[in-house]
Amino acid sequence: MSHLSINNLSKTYPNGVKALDNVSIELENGMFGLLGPNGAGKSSLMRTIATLQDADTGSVTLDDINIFTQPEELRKVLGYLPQEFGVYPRISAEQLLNHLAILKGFTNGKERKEMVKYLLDKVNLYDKRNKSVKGFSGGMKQRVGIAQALIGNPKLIIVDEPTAGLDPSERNRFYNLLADVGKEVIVILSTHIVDDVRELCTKMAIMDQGQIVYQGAPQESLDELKGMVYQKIVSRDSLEEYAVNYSIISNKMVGGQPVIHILSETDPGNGFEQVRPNLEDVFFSKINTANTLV
Ligand SMILES: Nc1ncnc2c1ncn2[C@@H]1O[C@H](COP(=O)(O)OP(=O)(O)OP(=O)(O)O)[C@@H](O)[C@H]1O
Repeated sequence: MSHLSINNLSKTYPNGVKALDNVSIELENGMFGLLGPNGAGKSSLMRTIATLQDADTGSVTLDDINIFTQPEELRKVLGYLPQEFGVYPRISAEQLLNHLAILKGFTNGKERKEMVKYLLDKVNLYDKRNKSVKGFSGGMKQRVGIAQALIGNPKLIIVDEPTAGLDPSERNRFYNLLADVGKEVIVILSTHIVDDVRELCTKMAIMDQGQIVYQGAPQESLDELKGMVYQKIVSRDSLEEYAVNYSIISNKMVGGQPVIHILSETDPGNGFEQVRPNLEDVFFSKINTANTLV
């Protein structure tokens, strides 16, 4: 069992944006979801843990590795699938993984070949191993991304917004792959897609404006909102009025009409019906969306 400890990380960019504001998280093996809206600071946090950028203050340890003073040690046990996996070359999946394995220090040709074969098989691309990665679908590219993140048996795997742009069946396939991987190592899944976390994660944190605004199990967060979420179909014209009078946590169009969810400790009446909270309710109730919902 590995243990990742993130302690009081802060980072302000030269332009004055405070991307990390005293972030602390404790993690063990399994899938951990880091949920937050665009610009919350997720990528900054992921890049910091991946030793690609510095923090101003704070520390991160993986077991006995201090990642700021021993970045090389961390990199040996890290698998990273960045938000932009970069340019996909016109070489085959097998050649690409082979090349990346060389860069990661696998100098023994026979061993490397076997590992690449194992990885291609694991992500279900063995049959396509000779095809150019450039021509792959989004889902297949992400599976190549996971294969490269698995090179060398990492203890910690970071995947940054991996399901953006995948169609539903590709996304499902990717979920299955990640769930399988996540059993034995620490996986941090950074995403703004609530479904990703609901489907995969036993623990999660919600990040907003550089801060961790919630940390715990998805189910616990749902229990906290029990009996407090009410729903109503409203007209588009009346949305602003509802925003003034109620604490709206989400506003979705269903069949062309706005369906709002509000947070209320007592029955608000006025045609609202109580609903079972979902993870989206949790997400929107924790983040600062006052101006974006209406
Ligand atoms: N190198 C940088 N220099 C200055 N500001 C930056 C830099 N990188 C990110 N930011 C800013 O820091 C904040 C956090 O960005 P970050 O990319 O970490 O968020 P995010 O949650 O990953 O969002 P997204 O999902 O859009 O990538 C944003 O306001 C962003 O504009």
